[in-house]
Amino acid sequence: MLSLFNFENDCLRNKMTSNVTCSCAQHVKKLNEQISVMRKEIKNLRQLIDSAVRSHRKHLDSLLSVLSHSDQGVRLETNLGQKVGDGKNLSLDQGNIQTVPIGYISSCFPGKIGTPRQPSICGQSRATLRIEATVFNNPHHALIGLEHYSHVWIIFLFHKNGHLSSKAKVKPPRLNGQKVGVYSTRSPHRPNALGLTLAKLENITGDILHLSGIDMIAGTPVLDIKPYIPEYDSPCGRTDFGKTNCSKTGGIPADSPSGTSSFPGSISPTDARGSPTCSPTETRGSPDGSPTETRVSLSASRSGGCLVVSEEEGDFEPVLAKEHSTGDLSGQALLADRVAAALRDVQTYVGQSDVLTPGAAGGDAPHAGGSRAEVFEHERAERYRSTEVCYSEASSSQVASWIREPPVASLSVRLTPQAQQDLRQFQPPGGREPGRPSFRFLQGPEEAEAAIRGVLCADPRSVYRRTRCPDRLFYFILDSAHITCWFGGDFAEVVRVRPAEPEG
Ligand SMILES: C[S@@+](CC[C@H](N)C(=O)[O-])C[C@H]1O[C@@H](n2cnc3c(N)ncnc32)[C@H](O)[C@@H]1O
Repeated sequence: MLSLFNFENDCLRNKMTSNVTCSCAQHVKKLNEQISVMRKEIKNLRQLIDSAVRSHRKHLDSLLSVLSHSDQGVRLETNLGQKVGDGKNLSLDQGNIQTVPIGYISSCFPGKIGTPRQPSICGQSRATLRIEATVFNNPHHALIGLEHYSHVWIIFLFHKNGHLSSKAKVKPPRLNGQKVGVYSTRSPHRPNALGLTLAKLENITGDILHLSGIDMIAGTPVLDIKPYIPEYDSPCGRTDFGKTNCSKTGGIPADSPSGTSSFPGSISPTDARGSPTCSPTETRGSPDGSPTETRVSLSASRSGGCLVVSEEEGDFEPVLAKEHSTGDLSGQALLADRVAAALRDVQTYVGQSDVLTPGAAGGDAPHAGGSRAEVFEHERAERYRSTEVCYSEASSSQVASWIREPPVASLSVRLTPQAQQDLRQFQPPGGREPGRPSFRFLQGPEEAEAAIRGVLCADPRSVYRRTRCPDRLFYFILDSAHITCWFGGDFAEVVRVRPAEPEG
């Protein structure tokens, strides 16, 4: 059997060999011709691909990126300096989000060093933001109505980060070297490098927003502005709590992760008015810091299953004392609903009253021809007088305990007599005394001193500097002042303030 198989195999091999031998020379010639034609074609194709890749490199990159992220489906691309509309043919649902800065921050912080890590650290910091003329035909139209708000969210790009970060864990300076997940922090180093700052809206002039309490450096590209609305943005301002978590939790939920703190009555980052927390030196009250003139200021919200009704300022006696109840809520809830309904009626009545309509009461209403700033201030005063509804929500939000009790202590700040004298040399913006430096944003030496204290109190040093070279002098620029200071165990001392070199 095996020998028969071998015999057949040998025959077959002989036949093939003879065939190949007879046509071998022709085949080799033909194959060589074909190979050289194919080589030429490959060369041409390579050249074509090279030139296509060269001229369309950018598009190719973005396409490849979209393809490689097709499961996420979105590519956010911010083209600094690009005009709106350049990317209008790119559809959002194809994963192309072409963002264009709507403006760039001009700020009293020219660089990252010494810039507060959160806006609440330094209420005196100032910035302006002009809406780009390339974004809207009439940029100032986009700001109409915004004057009714005291605070705005600024969504911006950390454009000085260098590269996008893909690190899942970061080391917040306040945690003194410990690592946490990036999404439990406000670190600037995050995959999409988007920042979010709640700034105080001081004023609007034409297409310029005047802001304070900021933590953005000069030149920061801003992608969006939204009004801060406690009713939407703060759990303390939400009236749906009674229906959702209040009835369930009444305080710290049972499944509250360890390491979180929830302070009854402490509702940071907003104060009891539902406004953002002020800096340490800022007076709470009306937007200009003066005591609020509140005609009707009522708090009505459910908290922990009970209604909190309190009177801020005015003639009313508190209706119900704030209490934390986890017992039978039905009676309280009924009463709460009735009181809330009564309060709504009072507010409706007050809201409709002529007395509270600008201009109707005469007296302090601005003239029709009043300046925009006067109108702005008047409208704001009216708003605070008439429509402020204060919410108080115990235990309505939780934050990680290291935010309120960081392992890094805050520092006491002092200025040497020399530094104080240096600072007094500075004039407010537009100051004309020859030989004296002027601030560009800060309103004078007092405001500058408060800003310096705010920055240093929060220890602006990196963890490396704080732990490895604590004795080194620390420099930063605030507005047009160059500040030199040093740090002791629990204090920072400013030793010199001199005019900063003009930006070159
Ligand atoms: C910790 S981040 C917080 C920013 C914002 N409040 C947030 O929560 O998204 C603030 C720090 O970002 C840095 N920073 C501000 N503007 C920046 C920019 N345009 N590019 C890069 N870093 C910036 C400054 O050093 C500042 O201290």
